[in-house]
Amino acid sequence: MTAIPAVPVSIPELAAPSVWPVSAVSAPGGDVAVGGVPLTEIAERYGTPAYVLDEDEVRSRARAWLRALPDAEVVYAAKAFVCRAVVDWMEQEGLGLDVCSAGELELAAVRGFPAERIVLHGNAKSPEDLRTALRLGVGRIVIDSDCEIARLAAQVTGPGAQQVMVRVLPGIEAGAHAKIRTGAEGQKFGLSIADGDAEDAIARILGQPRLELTGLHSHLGSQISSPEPYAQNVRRVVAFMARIRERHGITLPELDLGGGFAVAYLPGDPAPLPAAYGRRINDELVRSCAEFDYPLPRLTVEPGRSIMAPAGIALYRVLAVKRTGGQVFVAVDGGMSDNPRPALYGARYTVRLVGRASAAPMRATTVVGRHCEAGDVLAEAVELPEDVRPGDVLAVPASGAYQVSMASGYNMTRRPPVVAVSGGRSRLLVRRETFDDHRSRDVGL
Ligand SMILES: Cc1ncc(COP(=O)(O)O)c(C=O)c1O
Ligand SMILES: N[C@@H](CCCC[NH3+])C(=O)O
Repeated sequence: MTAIPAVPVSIPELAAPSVWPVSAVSAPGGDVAVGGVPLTEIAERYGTPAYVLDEDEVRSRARAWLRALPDAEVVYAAKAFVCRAVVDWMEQEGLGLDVCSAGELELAAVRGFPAERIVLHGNAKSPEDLRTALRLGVGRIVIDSDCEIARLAAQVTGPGAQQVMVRVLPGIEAGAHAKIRTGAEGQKFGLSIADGDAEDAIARILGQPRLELTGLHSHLGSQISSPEPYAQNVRRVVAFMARIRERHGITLPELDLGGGFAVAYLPGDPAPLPAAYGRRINDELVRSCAEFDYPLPRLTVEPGRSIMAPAGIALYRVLAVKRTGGQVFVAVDGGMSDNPRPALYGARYTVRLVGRASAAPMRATTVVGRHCEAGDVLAEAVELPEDVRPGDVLAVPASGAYQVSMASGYNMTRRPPVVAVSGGRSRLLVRRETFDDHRSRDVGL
């Protein structure tokens, strides 16, 4: 391990610290060290593409959420990225876990994660998802459609009732891209408050003795960069809870506001701190409950990206550089198979050369992947030195969420490893996929 001298931070992007983990410092020879480990050392040791995860950053972000809403339950959305170590970190920090498949559930179970702190989601839960949830005894199951109510109730065999919530659709537009707005009418998640579907489902659940309705759930969408939509959601859902009390004589004790809290992908991107979201949510909850004379429900929030994205860095090696059609293309050894977000949502990132100091002037560069798609672009118009060449290592910060977890085996490339860093040491959390992994699934003739 190379010792990291305390060099004053001189990375321009670090002026906006939220793009890089707090531990990121410039290191000798144009390198950046994270968690005390130079990124080029990781590229050498584990190969590229590779994903680096700063364990302390993950833990401190998880704690920031606990501090922001001390009376609430903070449930980490595993879909952002999960592996055995992450399950353990969340358990140790006192968070719950939001899962949406039997696979995520089994992973939590393997690590002995307390089942009562698990929330199961999904607009289309498979029989296996429900069976696994009931067998493991998950705390709450979030009902997303009418047809799962009777199906779930029929499978509950334990002495007590299964606790459930109903995912309601408040009709609020929020989120960075149309494909990730889930609070508005006309998309597949939740049951509409406005057209009465949510209330019908509630009535049906109340008629099922094997189900105990603990509250309402809603998730507005992703990368929501202001607390205001959450406040609006609190108002709508509390008003709806008051209506349910009036019509059905039940006071629901829980309110889950989902996740969606934004992070900075580019320096200067708006990304309120958990404390800012927490304060606004709390204030509005107190105000709305007072207005409806409703007892304060116990809150749950489900941050995923906010905890994981800023703790991750993607490392690539440059394979080719070319200038054509008036553009400079730098092609790397990963791409849309490890990060589909630019292709899916037009997501933007910063890219930095690491491991080599360059005095060359900067120029606008398009960083592309190696896949057989013109849309396989990782970052458009990023500033990189003119002398970037094959063999160089490029680092992409803010890569901890929805990249490895959405990675594919497109073009039979191998999904990248995930390497944790902390206290000057690195360790492999998830190994690189192998060609044997591909071959072993190919069992036909
Ligand atoms: C129900 C639910 N909760 C929480 C999350 C986590 O969202 P984010 O990672 O944006 O915080 C998601 C994903 O968008 C979700 O669908
Ligand atoms: N996967 C998306 C957001 C959807 C999250 C799950 N509901 C992203 O990368 O931003």
